[in-house]
Amino acid sequence: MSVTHLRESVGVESTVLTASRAALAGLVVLFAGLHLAAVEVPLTAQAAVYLLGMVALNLPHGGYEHFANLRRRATTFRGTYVAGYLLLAGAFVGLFLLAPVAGLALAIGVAVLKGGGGDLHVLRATTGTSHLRSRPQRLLAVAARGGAVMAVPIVAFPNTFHTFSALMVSMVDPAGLGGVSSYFSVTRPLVAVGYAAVVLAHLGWGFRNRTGDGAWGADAAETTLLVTYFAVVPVVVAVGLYFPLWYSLRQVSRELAVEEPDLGGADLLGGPDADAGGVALRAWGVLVAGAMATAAVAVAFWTLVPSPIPGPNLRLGLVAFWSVFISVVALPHVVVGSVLDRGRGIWHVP
Ligand SMILES: CC1=C(/C=C/C(C)=C/C=C/C(C)=C/C=C/C=C(C)/C=C/C=C(C)/C=C/C2=C(C)CCCC2(C)C)C(C)(C)CCC1
Repeated sequence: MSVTHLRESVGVESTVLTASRAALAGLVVLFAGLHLAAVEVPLTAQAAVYLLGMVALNLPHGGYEHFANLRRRATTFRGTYVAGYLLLAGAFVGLFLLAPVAGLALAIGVAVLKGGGGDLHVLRATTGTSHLRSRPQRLLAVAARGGAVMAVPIVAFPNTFHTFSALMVSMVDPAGLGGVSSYFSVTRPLVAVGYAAVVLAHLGWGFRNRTGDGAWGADAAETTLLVTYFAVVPVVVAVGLYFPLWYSLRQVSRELAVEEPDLGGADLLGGPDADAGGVALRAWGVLVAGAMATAAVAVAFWTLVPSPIPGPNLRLGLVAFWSVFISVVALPHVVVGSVLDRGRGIWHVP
């Protein structure tokens, strides 16, 4: 895979990449230190960090990704995109209401796909993917990098994972997870062995195909950092800060690294001839429209779910609500915004 239209300036995006790596490494050091000092961070404090990271920091970037994708697209394309988005989000909500355990499994899968799929495109645009030569190898990379987000915490923090999974399912069926929780003693070692095999296969296959341009080394170092991060940092904090500090920052880096394709549609911000005031007003309008659409989906979801804030603790309940809601809007984010959108896509790399 080669990137043909890289922008000439490569300074800023590598600084952003470095910032994302430093952020995760810093958190590993901090939480390893706390662990050694036998300091435990209460779950309610972890929940506050999660909500800050996912709502205040990550959500605006999620909205921005769609804006950047749709900014210069034809009007009919924009309409089809939003309709497809709402249809898929609606289907996810339907599944969650009818079969909450399957809905939880899908939410976990979406987090893996978003993290892994997003990361693969960042690699293509920045440090390179010369060592990933076939589709199965790239899929393995998605599973290794995205799998760290969920598979490692299942093994490292089983009780917290179980608690929040039960809370999420209980938004629809309070006893829902009970039917499958007896299998956890079997699934946990299976996940551990399966994920370890995926990581080793990804690193080993990439090593065999390495070309000496540093792409494999960067990939291997980052994959190791991700696995360490999710093994050391408590899962609620880890997931809550991974999306803004790793996923979002690295997508910024990808975007800085690639040229914007000319898609022939009218620029939502008015194009190069628009004056600064006009651009600011249009940006404000787009922001308000996106925020209203997102809020409408959140309110609809809240109304449809029997118990949107499950359990006695507000913060933990909000974490459960937000995790399912954000997975609902992230499914079309991944499927409509990238897999189906061959023209540009939210993870565009030429
Ligand atoms: C709506 C709409 C819109 C918007 C969109 C957006 C704004 C997006 C965003 C997006 C995003 C921003 C995404 C994100 C994602 C994330 C995720 C997907 C995550 C997940 C997570 C999870 C699932 C977790 C969980 C858990 C468990 C399981 C256990 C432990 C604990 C915890 C919690 C960690 C538009 C305008 C287009 C239009 C149409 C409609």
